[in-house]
Amino acid sequence: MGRVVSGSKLLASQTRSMAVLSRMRLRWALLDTRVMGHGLCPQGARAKAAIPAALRDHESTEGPGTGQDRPRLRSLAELPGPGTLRFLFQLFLRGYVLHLHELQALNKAKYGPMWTTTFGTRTNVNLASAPLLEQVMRQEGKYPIRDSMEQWKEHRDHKGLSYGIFITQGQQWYHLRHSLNQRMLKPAEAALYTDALNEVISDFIARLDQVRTESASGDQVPDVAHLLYHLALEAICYILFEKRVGCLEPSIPEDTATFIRSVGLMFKNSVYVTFLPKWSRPLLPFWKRYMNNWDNIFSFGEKMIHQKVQEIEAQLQAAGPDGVQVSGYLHFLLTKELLSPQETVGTFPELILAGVDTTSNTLTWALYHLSKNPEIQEALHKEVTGVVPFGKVPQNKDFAHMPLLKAVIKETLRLYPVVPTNSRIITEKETEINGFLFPKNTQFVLCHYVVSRDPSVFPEPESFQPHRWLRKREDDNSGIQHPFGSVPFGYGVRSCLGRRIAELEMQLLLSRLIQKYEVVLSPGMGEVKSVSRIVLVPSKKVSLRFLQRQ
Ligand code: HEM
Repeated sequence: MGRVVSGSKLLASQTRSMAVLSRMRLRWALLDTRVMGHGLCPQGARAKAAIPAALRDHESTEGPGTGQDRPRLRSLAELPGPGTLRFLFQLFLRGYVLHLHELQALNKAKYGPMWTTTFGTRTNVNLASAPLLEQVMRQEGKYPIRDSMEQWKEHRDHKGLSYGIFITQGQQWYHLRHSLNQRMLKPAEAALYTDALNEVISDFIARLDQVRTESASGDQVPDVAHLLYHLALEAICYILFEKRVGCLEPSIPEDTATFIRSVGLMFKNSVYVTFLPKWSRPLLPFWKRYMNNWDNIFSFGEKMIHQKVQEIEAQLQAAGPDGVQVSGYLHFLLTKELLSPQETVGTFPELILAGVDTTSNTLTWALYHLSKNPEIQEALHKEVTGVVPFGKVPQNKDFAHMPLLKAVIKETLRLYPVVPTNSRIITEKETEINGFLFPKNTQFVLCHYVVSRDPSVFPEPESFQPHRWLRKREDDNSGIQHPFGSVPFGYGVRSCLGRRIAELEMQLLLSRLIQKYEVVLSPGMGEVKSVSRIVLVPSKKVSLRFLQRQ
């Protein structure tokens, strides 16, 4: 690995297969056409209806003014915030470069919920309250822009790769997203991957048992996040490519191991390449490492796509059009010609990437907090085994009867939004927020970490309280928070594509583990803090004991 393989042979082969397949009637073994859907998720409409009256009042105090005697709108220049030098000092000398989420809290305490940060020629507007997030998100247009993601683009430009879903913008993004939404976005579509996920989870539990038995105490897993990372990679590859990649084998295949290492290193180095000036690239090791690790990530993706194309061709040759069994996501997109070969190569490595750190870290935090809160874990065990007794494998329909399980996941994501800082750039028009008028192309930084720990929305925000998400009775609104208080999957048409898959995977895994084990902290574990490595990760290895219940 190390160099992205030439895509021309692969692309030619894919184009050939797609042309043949487009003329065929195909059997969709796994995915039922009844659940196929189009369009983008209109979450906003639902969210608005859920705002409790009290919060609507609060919202209007921070909302744009109306009426004739409306006060003068203020400008960007009137917002407070640290200048470039102070920001650099905070990042590099005070060490916040790996703790940007904590810097949000510090700046909010100093400047209030809206402040600027200046970096070179660019001034960003930071928003750190739920009503402010709501105002900006509700003004976004048809093609929301998250961030220019310059360093990701530089890699793709350098290697002649097309932009994937994360970095395309405008109509090109819309086309990609419209295609990718199919067989992914809706809960009913995600549910079709239940069997595939359960198969991977069974292997994960076997692997976990192996790791436990090899430990000195016979029940300890010294690095839970690492093991869950392997689960998440195996699961997303199986869903995307219908291919097992050996992550849960005792000895992981070399290319899979390289991919795993490369994702970690790419993220780690990307923090530095984002903030260090371009002239430092030949002098410092970060840029080279960053680029090489991206190459490895793409090599892995290209290899998987190539194998899928070969598989389709072999089926065609052996049994003709009726012999092709189409079931998975990539298979569907290729045979329906929803994506061009170049788009597939540009997008799929990003999809694998999106599906790994996210779910694995969330699951790690959930298990860590369940271990620290045995009474919550016991209640969850009771809930899970009340619906799915030991020995039975949970199915998607079971989760309708597991409100606490869902609340545990929500509360985990509130405390640790995997993407602690997101952004939006509104290009179409000026944006009015809280009495300020911002010019087109202003970058708004959405400070999710500090917003979802706001005590005015979540009392005792630092403590793990899944019950805050539960309603005690039908007419009880206490489990409903401000709709933008915790939005870990983002918002609107550009929100997380894999949300339903992620939720299903986390529900299936947590319910299986809690059904079978009592999870406790390993001796000397102590407090685990979070580090912002673009995604939010534990600052140290999380070691837990899995005590078999039956
Ligand atoms: C706990 C799990 C996950 C969390 C918390 C999460 C969170 C997010 C967030 C915050 C965004 C940005 C949304 C916005 O800008 O409004 C995002 C985007 C995205 N996520 Fe996830 N994600 C998770 C799992 C997954 C999985 C399993 C996939 C697998 C396919 C995935 C695929 C994507 C993609 C493709 C985008 C970009 C969408 C676009 O730009 O149109 N995510 N995710």
